[in-house]
Amino acid sequence: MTATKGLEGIVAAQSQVSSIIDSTLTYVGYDIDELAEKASFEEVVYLLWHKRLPNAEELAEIKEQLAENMTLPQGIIDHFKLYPIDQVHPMAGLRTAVSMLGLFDEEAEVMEEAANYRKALRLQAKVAAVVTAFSRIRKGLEPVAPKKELSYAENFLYMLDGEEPEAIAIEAMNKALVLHADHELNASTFTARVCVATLSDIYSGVTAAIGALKGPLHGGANEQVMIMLEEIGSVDNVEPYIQSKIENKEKIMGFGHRVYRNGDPRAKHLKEMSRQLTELKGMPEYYEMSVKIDDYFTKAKGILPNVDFYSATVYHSLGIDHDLFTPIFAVSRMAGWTAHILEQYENNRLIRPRAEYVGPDLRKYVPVEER
Ligand SMILES: CC(=O)SCCNC(=O)CCNC(=O)[C@H](O)C(C)(C)COP(=O)(O)OP(=O)(O)OC[C@H]1O[C@@H](n2cnc3c(N)ncnc32)[C@H](O)[C@@H]1OP(=O)(O)O
Ligand SMILES: O=C([O-])CC(=O)C(=O)O
Repeated sequence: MTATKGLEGIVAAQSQVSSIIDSTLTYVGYDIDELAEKASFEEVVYLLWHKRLPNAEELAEIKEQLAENMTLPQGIIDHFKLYPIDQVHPMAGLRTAVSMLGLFDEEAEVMEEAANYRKALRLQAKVAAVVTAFSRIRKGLEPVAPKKELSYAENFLYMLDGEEPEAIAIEAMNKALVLHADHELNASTFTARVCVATLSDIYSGVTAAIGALKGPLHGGANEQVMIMLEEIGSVDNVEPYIQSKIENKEKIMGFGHRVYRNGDPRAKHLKEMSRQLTELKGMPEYYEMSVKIDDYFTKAKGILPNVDFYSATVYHSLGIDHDLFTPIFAVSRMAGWTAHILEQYENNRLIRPRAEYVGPDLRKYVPVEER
């Protein structure tokens, strides 16, 4: 038995949710390039769960159900006041709050298919409420209730700021949500599937997934990109900064990918949004710095930007706190996690690989007084 480090190249499950073939990403057969331009996030959520696009009636229904369920039990709001919320990373807050949601859900332990769909819907709705309530409470503000008539992206921004967002912000948020919704067997989705393959519940699966997404080698990279841009500070400083990182063999966050070696198809959409939004918001230097990093690092190392690189400046130009970037990724990826969890339940088998043992040879136990 020989281990493959990081399970590279191992095909660990069959899935109908999304595919990456020759650097083309599809959700249930639809090219991400087309979905990014044309689809609403709600359509994508429906698509990932039901493996087909909704008709007009079904779309109206899922929109309404999501907006209606974007409320939190008072116990979740109260628990945010139990710890020093302004010192806690919002991904840690999200991980705990999403786990707590299960404690308030009467169907949490009901394993029937219909109940699992209902829970997926509640999770998708409430994750937006958790992230926005966390953000407001740590600023000393009250959470804002969603509006039934708003779309998912609109409600997210509305619950975050307390003001109805402008059209360009809604468009950008919708596109970002569509682009991040699923990505085959990425680390957090795999984590979710491993968890529920023991026939554990959906809340356990998504809580485990949030923990995996939090790390800077995965979803946490988008926040790190912004930290890097702030450190660099000016277009003139890009080359010396990146060069010194290369010389010190340090990673450039937002670059590289386990599966895409010729570029992440989502990056171009985020790059264009970053260009438009930074210009509109009077901060074009963030886009210029990003492009210079991209050009310099790509030329030096041949490693291309991933989804996290340009998403950072998109969210920054929308005025979003930097440590909320990864929680927003989780808001979108909830759709993919729940779709994969539902798929795992449908055709389940325990996921239990083997380890290649590289420890000491067989030896005898020595009593403590003789050691
Ligand atoms: C949503 C997402 O999860 S997208 C990924 C988000 N993560 C990041 O942006 C963090 C930065 N990137 C990385 O750490 C990696 O590219 C990963 C984790 C995404 C992929 O990792 P792996 O598939 O294991 O690639 P691996 O780390 O083996 O990289 C291969 C080589 O490229 C180098 N490399 C890969 N990414 C980077 C990077 N961002 N900066 C510098 N060097 C890099 C590695 O150091 C390695 O070099 P070596 O062969 O000289 O040792
Ligand atoms: O697929 C991966 O390894 C990481 C990624 O891009 C994602 O989760 O969107």
